[in-house]
Amino acid sequence: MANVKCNPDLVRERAKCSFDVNELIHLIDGGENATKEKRHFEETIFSVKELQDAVPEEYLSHKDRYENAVRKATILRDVCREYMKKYNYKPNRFRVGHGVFKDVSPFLLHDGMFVATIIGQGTPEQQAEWLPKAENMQIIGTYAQTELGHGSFIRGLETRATYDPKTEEFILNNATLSSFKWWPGGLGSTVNHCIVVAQLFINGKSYGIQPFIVQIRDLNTHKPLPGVKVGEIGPKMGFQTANNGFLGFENFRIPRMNMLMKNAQVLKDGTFVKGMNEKLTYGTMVMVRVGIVGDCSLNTSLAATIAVRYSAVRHQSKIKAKEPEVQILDYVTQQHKLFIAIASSHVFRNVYSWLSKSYLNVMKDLAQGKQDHLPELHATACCLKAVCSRDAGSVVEECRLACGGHGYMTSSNLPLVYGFTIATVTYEGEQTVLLLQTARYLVKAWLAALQGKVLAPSVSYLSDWLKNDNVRWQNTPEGIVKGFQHVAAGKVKAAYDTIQKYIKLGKDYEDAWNLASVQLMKASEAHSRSILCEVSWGEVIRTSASPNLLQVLKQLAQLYLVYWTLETSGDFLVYSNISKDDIAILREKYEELLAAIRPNAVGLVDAFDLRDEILHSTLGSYDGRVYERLMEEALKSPLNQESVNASFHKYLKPLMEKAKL
Ligand SMILES: CCCCCCCCCCCCCCCCCCCCCCCCCC(=O)SCCNC(=O)CCNC(=O)[C@H](O)C(C)(C)COP(=O)(O)OP(=O)(O)OC[C@H]1O[C@@H](n2cnc3c(N)ncnc32)[C@H](O)[C@@H]1OP(=O)(O)O
Ligand SMILES: Cc1cc2nc3c(=O)[nH]c(=O)nc-3n(C[C@H](O)[C@H](O)[C@H](O)COP(=O)(O)OP(=O)(O)OC[C@H]3O[C@@H](n4cnc5c(N)ncnc54)[C@H](O)[C@@H]3O)c2cc1C
Repeated sequence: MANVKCNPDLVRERAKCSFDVNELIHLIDGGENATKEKRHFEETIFSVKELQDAVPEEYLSHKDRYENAVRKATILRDVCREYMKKYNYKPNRFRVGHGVFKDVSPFLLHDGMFVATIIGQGTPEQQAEWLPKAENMQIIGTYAQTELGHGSFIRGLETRATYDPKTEEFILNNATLSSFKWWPGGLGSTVNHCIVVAQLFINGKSYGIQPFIVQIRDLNTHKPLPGVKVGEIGPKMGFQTANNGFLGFENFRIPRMNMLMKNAQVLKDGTFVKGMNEKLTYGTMVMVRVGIVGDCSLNTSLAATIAVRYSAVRHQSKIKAKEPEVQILDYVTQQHKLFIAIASSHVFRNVYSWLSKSYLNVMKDLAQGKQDHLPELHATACCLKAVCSRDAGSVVEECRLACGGHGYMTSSNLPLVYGFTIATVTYEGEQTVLLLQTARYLVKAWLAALQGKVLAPSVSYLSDWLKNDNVRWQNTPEGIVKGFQHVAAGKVKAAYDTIQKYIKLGKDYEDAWNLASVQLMKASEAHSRSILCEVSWGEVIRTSASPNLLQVLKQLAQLYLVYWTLETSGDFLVYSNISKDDIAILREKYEELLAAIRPNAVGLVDAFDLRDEILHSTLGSYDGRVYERLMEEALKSPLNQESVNASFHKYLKPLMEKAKL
């Protein structure tokens, strides 16, 4: 990239960077070698001509766009397979996927959830049967859980799997319209298999929801098998190429061994054997929620790169009347909009890495029959997924708005990035629903704290606060982290007290919970923010890097802490010992941090190392040829391929002529 002829503003910006951009790239990637491998892989992918679109996708019809995405997904799969063989390297397909598809691969659910569920929910025999076929793409699958009538409340799913001991089969049925599966990615026209989550019935008795692996289309003709009704759900706000679909069964039989039985089992005679914990059936969702935190980091870095590079190139208005028009990046309000995006991407990455480690530790424990840390993992993954996805959505939209009119152009890619980022707020557990799951855990933890019990590490601050809620405020990063914990503890206490108040007024627990649920949701958000602040600050101070880089990373981490303290200063005034003067000091600190980060802004987004092919943006390319690219892309419009469009003779001219009469 270094040899590209660049916009002079970007050249100047790069020259003033105070740290070594390559050092940060290596740090993000996990080492110099990892960067080399990543770049070699990406170079290979993006030099495949067939993966490059001649016509921008947006001009294709819904059908053509889907077919093009499938074409590219198969080529990508082949290239990756060869690459893995040749270099013995497992590439990150998600990152290049943004470049290849712009939007989402129709195989996303195959990779992200179908294979993962076979691993997480299948017995060793079932894995031996299905996994090689799924990994080689001999079969293509998705994860079919959500129905027209139920997505959040999965105990309410209606698809039935009734066991028939005579034939040792399950009979799948969707008797009502609301029971039809609705949403699964790839289901529309791509997959031939799916994991179907259905209510298990044996001898008329319900045994709750279980996962089944089901072939739905013929492997040769791709026709739906008899008893299967399947199709696509139509255009959406984003995710256009994900090929989301619907599915229903009528007396469709599958063998007993197609129920994934790592946890619960159904024996030949119809005996139901309970698993260690029925919630382990929800395991794939926990894994994907952890992954979404990492995905939020990537999505935020895409938007930040586009908006920061554009803001360095764009000149508009003046700060001083007699001086030239300034780069819009020099407006402090613009820095306020954009630097939090850079900081958030780093925070999400650090927290993702921390959460992944917790996830892997809990998986190891579960393999040995220990489940003590499962509730904490579930609670933490729920609230972090909810808050990070919401933040990422807001940050991406703020970046788009920060690009003014050009940010509204599809060719900026910001509308598309927003489309797939904002979907993460809803899928894999709607945000409020997940925050309330964490609130259940917080209320229990609070009760345990009141009883003097030892709490799990992520909530131990509740006991500390109970012992001493009068800690003096300190305007240091550690002091701010403590402040966030005080806010969270204060909100948990207030929500808990509200539930107790309603119970005293004669409400039962569930109604009291619903009445207090806005407070519970806010307590859960505050808990997440305290984790995001504590973990990200902790990770940064443990980072080993050159002094120059470390200084910049600390500035970003502090910016995140101060930004969110100021955004929630009302909460701090209510629940901590912060004073008005402390807030004024923080405002000053915030302005200092924006000024300190300003010279490094372009270097920081360069360090996300996102190739132009991944950014897909007229505004965000490395060379900053913004206006040239906007015009080049505009000229690709089919309407510009003819000097007069047929509609003139057909409609406009007659209209004008009628007006003359
Ligand atoms: C450059 C820089 C870059 C940097 C880069 C950095 C790194 C970058 C890395 C990049 C990484 C990229 C990676 C890519 C990632 C994405 C890939 C995949 C693609 C994904 C596409 C996905 C598409 C979307 C797919 C989908 O959308 S698929 C459908 C998803 N659907 C849902 O998510 C339904 C939500 N609903 C429920 O999950 C339940 O309904 C419900 C609410 C829990 C209630 O469940 P219920 O059974 O009613 O339980 P309760 O009664 O409420 O609770 C009863 C008791 O059980 C407890 N408990 C409930 N659960 C659980 C649980 N799990 N585990 C344990 N316990 C649980 C609860 O704590 C309570 O305990 P107690 O309090 O009693 O002690
Ligand atoms: C792009 C996309 C891709 C998807 N892909 C898949 C897929 O591959 N496979 C799959 O199975 N599913 C998929 N889904 C479905 C997704 O998982 C669900 O849409 C999601 O879990 C939310 O459920 P819902 O649609 O039922 O929302 P609802 O639960 O109906 O939410 C509507 C409102 O009700 C509120 N609400 C619901 N319950 C409660 C409660 N207990 N307390 C308080 N408020 C509540 C919510 O907060 C929300 O405000 C996808 C969805 C999207 C958008």
